[in-house]
Amino acid sequence: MKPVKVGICGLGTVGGGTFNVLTRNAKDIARRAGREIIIEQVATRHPNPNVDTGTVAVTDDVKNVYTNPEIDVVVELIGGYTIAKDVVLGAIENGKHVVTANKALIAVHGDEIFAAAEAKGVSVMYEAAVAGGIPVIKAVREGLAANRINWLAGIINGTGNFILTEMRDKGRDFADVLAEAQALGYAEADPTFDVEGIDAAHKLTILSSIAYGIPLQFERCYTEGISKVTPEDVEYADELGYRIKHLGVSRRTERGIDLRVHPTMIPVGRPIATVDGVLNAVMVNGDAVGDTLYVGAGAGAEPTASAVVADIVDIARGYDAPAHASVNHLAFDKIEDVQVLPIEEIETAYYLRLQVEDKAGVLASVATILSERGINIEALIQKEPKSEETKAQIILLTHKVMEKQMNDAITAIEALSSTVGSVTRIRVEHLN
Ligand SMILES: NC(=O)C1=CN([C@@H]2O[C@H](COP(=O)(O)OP(=O)(O)OC[C@H]3O[C@@H](n4cnc5c(N)ncnc54)[C@H](O)[C@@H]3O)[C@@H](O)[C@H]2O)C=CC1
Ligand SMILES: N[C@@H](CC=O)C(=O)O
Ligand code: NA
Repeated sequence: MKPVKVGICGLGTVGGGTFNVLTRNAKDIARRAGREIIIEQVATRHPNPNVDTGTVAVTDDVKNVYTNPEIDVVVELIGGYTIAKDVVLGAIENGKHVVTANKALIAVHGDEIFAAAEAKGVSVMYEAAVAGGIPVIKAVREGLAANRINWLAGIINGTGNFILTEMRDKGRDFADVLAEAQALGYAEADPTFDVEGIDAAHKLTILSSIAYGIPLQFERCYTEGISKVTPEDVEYADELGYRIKHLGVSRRTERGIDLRVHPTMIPVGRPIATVDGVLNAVMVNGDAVGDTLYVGAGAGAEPTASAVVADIVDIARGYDAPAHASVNHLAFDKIEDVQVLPIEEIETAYYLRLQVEDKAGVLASVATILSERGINIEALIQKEPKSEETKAQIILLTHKVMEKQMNDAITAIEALSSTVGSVTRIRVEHLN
């Protein structure tokens, strides 16, 4: 059978990994694809010391790749919204299939890209864009195709999980662990995308679109980062039997879709709570299958390349099939425009930590504020001041309540003369 020829744009962490995996495992890959996959050309701005490109043609102009008549599949591994978008749309325009790991591009410009691909009868595949090497796009779109998805929740940023794990286990400093994640190639070009939850929000947007059959709505995803998580909260979470994870959560409710990324306390008994380091984990609950869990490396050269190459293999396997036979993003005419709930309308449990003057009646005032708003307390710890300079602390876990009621309660607690500073709030998910 005729080989499939690939052009790789970007030879950094993921591009380099993809080149090496395609080369090293060429025989196994050809057996699975039913034909040989040949790297025809590479475009890069910087050479990669971990890659020997041998006799493969290398250019610094991506246009040479996406207009190359020899190339069947263009693999976009540059990142960002500008050159990457030119590459993807240029490839589609030239009748080529596309594989990309670029979640930012898909989450923000996916609708335009998928429409262009559909018009041209080509595929756009992006397994590497969500949870790196874990085949979670395939699991949700194909493996769980029979189900009405009720909810999904995931640790979907490797850099963030690496930082939280190292802070908790080794007491390391946030900035120091972030620098290591960057050196290991896990972080985005702009690492605020990782620590402020933007990257996770891109991924949650994509996964939720497939899970619920809704448009890509990145701008409606509530996003909160991990940069304000303190070692104190990590310690109290442990004491209460929880772990703090940077979680993407989406849920189908009668009022709309709940779509959010934020630091989250999860009971240690839930398997996702102990998924550490650069690993990602995604739980998906479907009405027929119940709970399912997918775990694996969420970032890094070869784990991500594993997903990129799997997409190339899928394209190669179906290469002679008609375009409609390939599994693309969603059938456009079947997309439902269900509303995404504003954060004030979501329901969840909460962890609250407040610093108070160490005097009689403080606890009672806080309890009254909560009970007047129908908020039930599930657990409570009171910590005496550690020294004369520090304050007493009250740590609370509540039952589920609507966020706007909790906002109102926090405002009232902060207005008490006994409360010092602002209240720390972390949402709690039991994942059931
Ligand atoms: N690093 C990771 O673990 C993961 C990254 N991704 C995504 O994969 C994509 C690539 O990320 P990395 O490999 O980490 O980035 P990187 O910064 O390591 O590599 C980018 C590559 O693009 C090349 N490049 C930049 N501008 C260019 C231009 N104008 N023309 C030709 N080449 C150009 C650079 O020379 C470099 O080879 C991004 O979309 C990222 O979000 C997805 C999953 C995991
Ligand atoms: N920066 C991302 C890379 C993979 O998507 C992460 O850390 O998860
Ligand atoms: Na994936």
